[in-house]
Amino acid sequence: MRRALISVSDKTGVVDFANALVERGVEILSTGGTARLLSESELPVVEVSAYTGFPEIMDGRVKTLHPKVHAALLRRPGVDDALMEAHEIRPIDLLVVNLYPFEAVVAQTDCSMEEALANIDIGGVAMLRAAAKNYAAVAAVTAAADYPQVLKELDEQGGLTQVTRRRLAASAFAQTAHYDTAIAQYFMARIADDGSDELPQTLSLQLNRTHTLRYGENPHQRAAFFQSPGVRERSVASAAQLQGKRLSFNNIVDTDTALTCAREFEQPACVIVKHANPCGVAVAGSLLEAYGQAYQTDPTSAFGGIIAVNRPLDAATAAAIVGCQFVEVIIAPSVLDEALVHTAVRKNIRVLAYGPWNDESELGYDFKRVRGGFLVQECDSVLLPPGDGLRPVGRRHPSTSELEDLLFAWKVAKFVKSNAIVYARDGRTLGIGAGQMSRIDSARIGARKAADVGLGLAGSVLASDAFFPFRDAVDHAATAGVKAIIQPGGSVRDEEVIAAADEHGMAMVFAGMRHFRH
Ligand SMILES: NC(=O)c1ncn([C@@H]2O[C@H](COP(=O)(O)O)[C@@H](O)[C@H]2O)c1NC=O
Repeated sequence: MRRALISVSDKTGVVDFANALVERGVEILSTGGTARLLSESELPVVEVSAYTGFPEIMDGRVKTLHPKVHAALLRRPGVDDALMEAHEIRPIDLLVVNLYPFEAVVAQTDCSMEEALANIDIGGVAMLRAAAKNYAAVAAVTAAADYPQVLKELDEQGGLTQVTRRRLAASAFAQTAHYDTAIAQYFMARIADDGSDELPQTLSLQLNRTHTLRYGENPHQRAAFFQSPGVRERSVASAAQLQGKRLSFNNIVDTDTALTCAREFEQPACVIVKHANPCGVAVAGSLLEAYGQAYQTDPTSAFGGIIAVNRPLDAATAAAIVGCQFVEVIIAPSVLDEALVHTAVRKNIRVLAYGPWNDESELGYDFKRVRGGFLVQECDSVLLPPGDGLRPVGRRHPSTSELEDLLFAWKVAKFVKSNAIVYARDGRTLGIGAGQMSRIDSARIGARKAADVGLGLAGSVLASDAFFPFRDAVDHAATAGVKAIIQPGGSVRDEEVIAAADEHGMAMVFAGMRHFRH
């Protein structure tokens, strides 16, 4: 091994490694910052610009992008020797590169597009690809963890084995692929934000396995949590776990639903989720009150549930939760120390703090796997169509308090699996019918659940995630005491359905959009 080109952004361990190479008679070529560091450590270094005869320009945008570098990496021994000689190209046998930290930079909340662009490495990626393509002649090292192995093989065999070179090449290509995918994903998220009409022609997803889970939905399914790098949005993935067992697959799914639903409300809110459906939701003057009312909707289902709140978890609320029910997860923007005293009594409860909310959104797509591919859609991130708001369609218009309850119920219905029917009054759910194959069944189940816990439906409102195909659910709701209904509208039987509401003296509003959740 005669010559190494070292150009690293993360300079951990590079001085010792370069020193060891020099001791073994290797000449070092290096770029600006790396060369400076090595020189300061009194190592002999040839600056790449001295070798190419071309200065580093444009604040480092162009430093190694030169034929004398790339030909040195791409040379074919025995084929290009004369040409190398003619152009004074000196062979490079070892390339040591790690790239500008694009992912870490864009993960910062205040990262501008300008900063993101400045951190897209071009020269390093080009060199890695060249060296990895020419792995038989050039070893491409991208990780400090590989430095010892390189030195060991140099000592024991005078060079790197083909097996090691191939492994290093595979790793270099994996890194450049990962790097470019992260960049593509960053741009894709911005295209989605720009409201482009079409989804992209290709979608490259870069996901990193961050947690191996004990199992998936069931114990016989292996599973892991793969997270999108560089994501700034607050989520169960970014939340800090303050106590309790590790989150399970189902915990993560349910916590995501609970947290996203809780974030819909301005007032202090509590959402209890069980098996992917809210089973109790309330807003109130305090979290304690909101929790109490959410819990009362369906104490049976709340057992073993996931609780999300949108205010710092205080001691009184924590004590109430721990005293009332078995809970798997509690997630809050933050958790007061006094609250942790109460949750600590049940060591297994997973307590998470998601931090100050931000409106950053990840790649705004939702994925569902089917055999043969993925269905991709935009996330259902709106509540009502822009502008036109709720449209009263019956003879009676809702009162102000009914309107408030209708909006509350509508927000909840968005998170209930279809067919979703939500009964609510005074900022709290009274009964929720979820996931039935017919809307009337969901309406019956929601009403029955309210009755089971003694919550009367007189004067309540009802939200339906999609239109009523028949008037039956409206008739059923009227019998139960419902006074106002919110639904998207759009059924061929809308007239019949509106007439039913009018007959019962109910107010009915059309939301103008539906919120199926499958
Ligand atoms: N522009 C170039 O020609 C170029 N060549 C190498 N780099 C990168 O520059 C970094 C090292 O820079 P320095 O040695 O100046 O600290 C490495 O991450 C390397 O991948 C470049 N920077 C960006 O593309």
